This record gives sequence, C-alpha cells and structure tokens, in this order.
Amino acid sequence: MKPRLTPIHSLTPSGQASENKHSNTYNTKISHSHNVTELKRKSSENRTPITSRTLKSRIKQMLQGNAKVGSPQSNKLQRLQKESIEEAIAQAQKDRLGGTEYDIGPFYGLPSKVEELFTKHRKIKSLYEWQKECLSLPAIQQRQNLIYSLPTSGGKTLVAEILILRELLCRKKDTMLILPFVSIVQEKVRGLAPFAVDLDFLVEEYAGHKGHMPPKMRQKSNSLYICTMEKANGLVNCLIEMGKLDNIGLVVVDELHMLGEGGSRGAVLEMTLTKLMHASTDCQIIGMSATLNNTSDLTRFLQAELYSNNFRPVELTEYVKLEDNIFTVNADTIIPDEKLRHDRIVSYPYTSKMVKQDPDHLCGLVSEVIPDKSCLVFCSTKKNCENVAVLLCEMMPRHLKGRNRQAREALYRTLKEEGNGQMCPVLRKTVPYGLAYHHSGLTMDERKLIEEAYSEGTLCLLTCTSTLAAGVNLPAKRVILRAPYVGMNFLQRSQYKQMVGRAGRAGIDTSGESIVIVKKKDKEKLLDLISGPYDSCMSSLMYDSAKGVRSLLLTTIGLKLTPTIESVIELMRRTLLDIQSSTLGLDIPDITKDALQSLIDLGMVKQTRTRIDGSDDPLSQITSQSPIITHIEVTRLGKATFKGSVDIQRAPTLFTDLCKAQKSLVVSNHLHLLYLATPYDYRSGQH
Ligand SMILES: Nc1ncnc2c1ncn2[C@@H]1O[C@H](COP(=O)(O)OP(=O)(O)OP(=O)(O)O)[C@@H](O)[C@H]1O
Repeated sequence: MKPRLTPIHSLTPSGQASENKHSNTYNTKISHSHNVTELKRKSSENRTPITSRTLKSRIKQMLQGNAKVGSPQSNKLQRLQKESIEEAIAQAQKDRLGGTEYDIGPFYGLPSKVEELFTKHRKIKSLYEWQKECLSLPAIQQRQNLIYSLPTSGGKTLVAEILILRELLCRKKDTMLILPFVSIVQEKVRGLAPFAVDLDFLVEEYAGHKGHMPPKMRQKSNSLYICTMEKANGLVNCLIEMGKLDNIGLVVVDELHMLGEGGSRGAVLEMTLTKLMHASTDCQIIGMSATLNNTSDLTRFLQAELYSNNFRPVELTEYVKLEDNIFTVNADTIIPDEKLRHDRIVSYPYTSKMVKQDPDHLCGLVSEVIPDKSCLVFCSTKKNCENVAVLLCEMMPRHLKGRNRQAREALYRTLKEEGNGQMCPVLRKTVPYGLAYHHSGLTMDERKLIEEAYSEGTLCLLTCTSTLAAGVNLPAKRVILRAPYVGMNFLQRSQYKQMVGRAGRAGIDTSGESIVIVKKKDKEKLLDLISGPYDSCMSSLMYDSAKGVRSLLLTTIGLKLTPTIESVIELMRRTLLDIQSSTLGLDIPDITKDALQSLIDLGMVKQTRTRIDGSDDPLSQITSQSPIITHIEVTRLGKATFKGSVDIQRAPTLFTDLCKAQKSLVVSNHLHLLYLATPYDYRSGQH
C-alpha cells in the first residue's frame, strides 16, 4: 500500500488544540514533540498508511495519557525534563562570557541548548552579521524600546525570538508577540511549541476564538502570548484590570507599519501600545517592519531607538513585463527613464488559441520555472486565483503531469478526507498537476495541507491572494504578479514589496526573481510602485469620525487609567496621533474634548466634581476656596460596551433592545433567539 500524506496539523500540538477548543496552551510538562517524533518514526518504519483521523485520535490518546496527574511515567518524564533544563542552565552559567546580570549563557545570553534548538528546528547554524549587530546594540543591552527595519526575508523574526527567549528564560518574565493575522499566529505557535517543550515555558495562542480572558496566572512557568492585534488589546486590558501588566517584560510587534492601516486594526494596535506605554513601568517594546517610511514619527511614539539594514540573504531581481517586453527594475537611479532597463522580448510557441486564452504569456513565464522549481502567482481576487490555476493546468498538461505522482495522489486523498469525501472542483482538477490555489476560502486544514505540500515540493505552484505575502513563510524561485492590483485597488508600494519579497528561498536558491505583469495604461503608476517611497504610516485613531479616539478613552477611563480630565489629556499626548497632529492639521485637545463629550452624551461616561479639600458637591458649596477637580468614570453601559467590545455608536440601541427583550421575550423557536442575538451588521445584510 502507498504511504499517505500526513497532515501537519494533526502531527503538531495545534492538532490537539483544535480537538479541544479550550486547550490552547502548550504545556511543556507534556512532551508533545517526543510523541510526535516517535509517531513519525514509527509510521515511516512500518510504511503503514495512517489516516489523519486515526493519527489525531492516537495523539490525543497519548497526550491524555501523559497528562494524567501522578502517573509514574509522566512524573519521571517531568523530572527528567526539569533536570535537563536545570543542567543546561547551570552549564550556561558556567559558560557565560561577560554580558549583563541577566545573561545565563554563551548564545547571546542564552544556554547553548537554544542554539542547538535553532539548528535542529530551523536549520540555522549561525546568525547573520546584522542579527549579531542588532542583538549587541546598546538599546538592546539596556532594554530600551527598539524599532528595526529590514527587507522581507532578512531574518527579523530570529532576532525577535532570541529576545523573547531571553526575557522568558533569563528575566523570568512573560512576553507577548503581536502578529497581524490568525493564520500567522497559528504558524508561529506551531513553530515555537518545540522550544517551549524543551525550554520549559508556555506558548499561549490568542487568536480567533482562542485565548483565556482574563489570562490564567501561571505559578511555575512563564508564558509567551502569541496574539492577533485585537486579542493583544483585550489581553492588555485584562492585565491592567488585574494589576498584572508588569508581569509582561517584553512586547514584540511584527509588521509595525500596520499602525497606519487606516481602519480599526491600525487603531487597535495604536491603542494597545499607548496603554502599554502609559501603564507599564517595565515593559520593553520592539517593533519590526520591512516597509517603514516615516520612522522618526514611530520612534518618537514608542520612545524607541532605530536600527535599519538592507540585508537580504538571497539576491532578488525585479522584472516588469509590459506587452511582450521584459524590463529589469533599476530602483536605485533617480532618472525616471532609467528605472526600467530592457532585458528581453518574450516569445513562446503559442498556438492562436493559446494566445487568446493567455494573452499575457503567463503560461510561458511559469513554464520557465516549474515543475523543477517553485513559483507563486499573486492574483487580484480569489476567483482569479482559481481561474488561473485551472488555466495553467489546461494549457500545460504534459509539462506538469507525471511528477511526484504518489505524493500528489496522497495529498489529493487527504484533501478529500478533510472534506468528508467532498473536494473543491478546482483543487480536484489542479492538485494532480502539482498546482493549487491559496486564499481565505480554504478551510484551515486545507490551507495547512497545501502549504506543507508546497514547502515539500509536492506542489510546485500556488496561485494566491495578497494575504499570502504578509508573513506565511512560503518562498518561491519566481514570484509573478498577475496584475498590480488587490481587488480593484492599485497596489501600494509596501504591498508590492511584501509580495516580491517572497522570491528566493534562503538556503535553497542563490537568487530569486519577481515579474509584475503590467498593462500599458498603468505604466505611469508603475514607477511609483517599483521605486517610490513607502507610504507614510499615519495614525488610524481618527478612522470613522474619531472612533479610535472614543474607544481609547472609554477603555482607559473604564480601566481607571485616566480618572481625570488631566490624565486623559496626558494619555492623548502619548499617541501617534498627537505626534502627527500638525502634519494632519488636527487639534488634539479639541478632538479629546469632543470624544469625551460624545461618550457622556451616549451615557457611557459620567463626571463627578469634588473640591480638592474633599468636600462633596462643589456647586452647593460655592463659598469654598478649594479648587474643583473633575473625576470621570464609566457608567455600567460604558463598562459593558468596552468589556464586550461592542461598537460604541451601536451600544445604546443594543441596550434598549435588550431591555425590551428582557420584558417581553417570547422565544417561539430557536430561529427567534438567533434573530435576537444576530449583530446588526449581519441583520442588515452587509455581510
Ligand atoms: N541566520 C540565519 N541563517 C540562516 N537562515 C536564517 C537566518 N535567520 C533567518 N533565517 C531564515 O530566513 C528565512 C526568513 O527569515 P524571517 O522569516 O525571519 O524573515 P523576516 O525578515 O521576518 O521576513 P518577513 O518580513 O517576511 O516576515 C526563514 O526561513 C528563517 O529561518
């Protein structure tokens, strides 16, 4: 019998997490990785087909077995693990070469065991020069805030991970890693779980429906919270409320430029960082990005030092295809006419039918790389991804068929099993040819299977949307941008850079290349795309008529961080919005006053005035000479609104509706209850 492809998610601790909604912590007392490795070994030795389902249940069974408190085997395992960590730390202390009081070892202040783990799990043998330089910056030694900026795939994450491990192991503090998307959080949780197992800390996933609020306070181990931006905000609120914010020693923000996203996500990130800066006495903040422009605003906002470098481990050559011509991008010159250098004219043996089907020669461009090397084709819409994948299979069947047959068949079967016998007709058609699409329409399991199959070489090409560019580590020899658009919008330079940055697989290729296919009408805009400055990262707090400001004030008043008008003003001074107020032409005191007034008008915040001498109602004691101070606090409605993350504008209507419902709720069937519980957005059919 043929071996079956084993889905990665069922082999990792996250497989266990998805079986049990509430289990989102990687308890290092349970040796997951050992079980996983053992299972993998046995499965390959016996060459017995293992279905994802039986494997899942076997892992679950083993984990449950391990977790039984007091079982002699688990006690022994725990003891051995603890002993080996203590031994490693003792050895590290012996080996320590200078450093700060917190260093416990020779590997950038960490035990050599950490170096071994990076070699074992990441195949990293030594750090790049810039990584060494960055880790020895005075800002890092003195635990100051730092922003570092390097091109995509420059190895930024490794520096962040070393800093996180130092905080967890040497300073024994909790840490937080903020990432932009749920899928990236999940990938990172999987990537760091083996480190947690071997180094005795906890990895806690805060994304989607996962993550305890308030967080569980751990006595024995420190936690690394890996969060989406929204969850990080909730977590910081909880920690402030519990008086435990100082448990967090380090917060790392990946894709810091998302502060300027313009909508609620950028605002949420700014609120989180503002609250951290305002309320924490000891937390270091590290921000990273590949696409920063106005760094001085950001360093002022985070009171941070800046480190930047242009290092890229694999050389990237950017090309533009315009009609039948391919041009090399020369972004360094300031002379517009020299930004595009003619490279070659493309000519492929297309029949007239093929020219009609594929006027942009996508098939020809792709066939220069696949199936021997990998290729990513970015498309502007999900539908386009699917169409392009089908088109390529139809146009080059002989070129693609017959390779990696067994692995492709195994992937096909596993995808079908994941869908309980059903399979998307597009994937059904494309997977046997080694192609697939990758967009948000896939289930999480399908996405993981496709990502793993691509990384292993079972699939040689993915057609994908822009979301693949923002972090998931799936590099390719050649990256093609089918058109310089996301949906209907022309690409921003930062989006373009993220996409082309996927080209070149470190450790596999010595170079990578990108080709953006452009129509003549877009030629002018193209120059900005390939060589213009990055868009400035501007505060998002003013989105939707200052919704971010109102939300920030309601939360900080609710958390008792800003109990007076003066403290509200002081908090607002810490925002990126305040730093950029003159550029944006905004009057922050006016905006603050308006936002406060609107919260008062909505019945979410109330004021009480007292005299400084403590006498009661100031208005009835006009004779007193003592100055008046105005206290502000949230009402019950205000508290419910920020705790429930309810839209501030909608909360009063929701409250009125609930009051009505309380008096006269008649639930004739389940649908009635569902109707009452459906958010307004969904009811009005916006989704
Ligand atoms: N010192 C190193 N030696 C070898 N490989 C490395 C080293 N540092 C990082 N890498 C590898 O390079 C690849 C890209 O690194 P990483 O994801 O950290 O880049 P990044 O700068 O965070 O990119 P992005 O901006 O896309 O998030 C990864 O596969 C990583 O394991």
